[in-house]
Amino acid sequence: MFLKNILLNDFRNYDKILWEPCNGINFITGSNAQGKTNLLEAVFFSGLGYSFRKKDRDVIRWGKTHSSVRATYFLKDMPVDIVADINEEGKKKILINGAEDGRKFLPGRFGIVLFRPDDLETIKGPPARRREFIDNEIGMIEPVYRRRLQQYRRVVEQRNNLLRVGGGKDLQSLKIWNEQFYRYGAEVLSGRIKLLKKYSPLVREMYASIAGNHENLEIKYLSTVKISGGTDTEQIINDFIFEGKTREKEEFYKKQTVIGPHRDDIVFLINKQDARHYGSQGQIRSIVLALKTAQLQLFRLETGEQPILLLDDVLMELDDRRQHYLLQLIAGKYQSFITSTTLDDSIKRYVDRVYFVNKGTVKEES
Ligand SMILES: Nc1ncnc2c1ncn2[C@@H]1O[C@H](COP(=O)(O)OP(=O)(O)OP(=O)(O)O)[C@@H](O)[C@H]1O
Repeated sequence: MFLKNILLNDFRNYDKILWEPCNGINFITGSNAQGKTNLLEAVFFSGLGYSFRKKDRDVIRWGKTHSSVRATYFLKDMPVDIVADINEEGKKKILINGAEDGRKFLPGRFGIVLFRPDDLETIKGPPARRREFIDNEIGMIEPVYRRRLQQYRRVVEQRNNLLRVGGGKDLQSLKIWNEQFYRYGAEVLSGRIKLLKKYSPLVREMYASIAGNHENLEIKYLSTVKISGGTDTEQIINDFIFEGKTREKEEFYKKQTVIGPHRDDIVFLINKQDARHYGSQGQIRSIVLALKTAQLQLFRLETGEQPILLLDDVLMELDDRRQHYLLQLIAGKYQSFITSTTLDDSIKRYVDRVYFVNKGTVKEES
């Protein structure tokens, strides 16, 4: 997949611009606060239908009532035209080849990998960050998984309401919700374990080539449900029910759902030590770099399409060796968009096109 062109209309600090990036490494440079990240955000928005910043409707140019992005992607050499429009109420309209369609059919489902400075938090931050990573960033290629996750979240919300209000006294209603809770929960759990099974070996391999073979990275899924084996959903449902029964009193006391994938975590172990607590800054950067490069590979293997890479302000944060590792890996393979205030000569040789961003305008280096 690659992005052929993109038209921004009242998007952040852009009035109206048409941009045709190349199908290679696009380097976007300029001073601070000129619109480099905004441009990446527009690419992300066209590919996935939402922003990677806080509120979607914040993308609307100040003083305007709506914002739109039109883009043409090529998927297996076939053009796909996208229109993603949002108004001040936050209402979105997505057109794919002229027909109104849902977000889930946007080209981003074939993989848009975003790497930002705060991705270090995936390792160091709270468990919710790691769950978000697996659900949103890896799970984006599995529509069924995403659907189950949404259903599961709705059930947990209902269940929590019942526990909060009635302290679990309304056993009849709880029983009805439990049926869906165990099924969707088991499907999400099984989905996550399957995703990690495919993804972890790629991450380990990437990490070894960044950090060296003397450092062994392991990814472990820590579930609040004791799983007796495998990814078989029916078996996980039984495990779930068993665990649910033993923790029933605790749930009534705490007035919330205490087990399930919404409470699980993932740990990264380097030579058996938890990187979150014992990893150096450099090791944590290497894990994140391994996560991102493995994501590119996973998407390519799973979807048969080349994913797109967005690197926002991170390249210069990496040391020389990691910079070159990454650039060598993506050069000639993945359409990439890299933002930075500076462009060193050592990096320039990998770059296919350089763009200067200045006050909401984009100009190609002549
Ligand atoms: N909704 C909006 N409407 C108009 N301008 C906006 C809007 N949101 C942000 N901006 C402006 O966009 C600019 C920031 O753009 P962006 O985040 O892309 O900067 P950048 O070039 O990536 O900078 P840095 O190098 O500091 O990361 C700021 O000048 C900000 O005031």
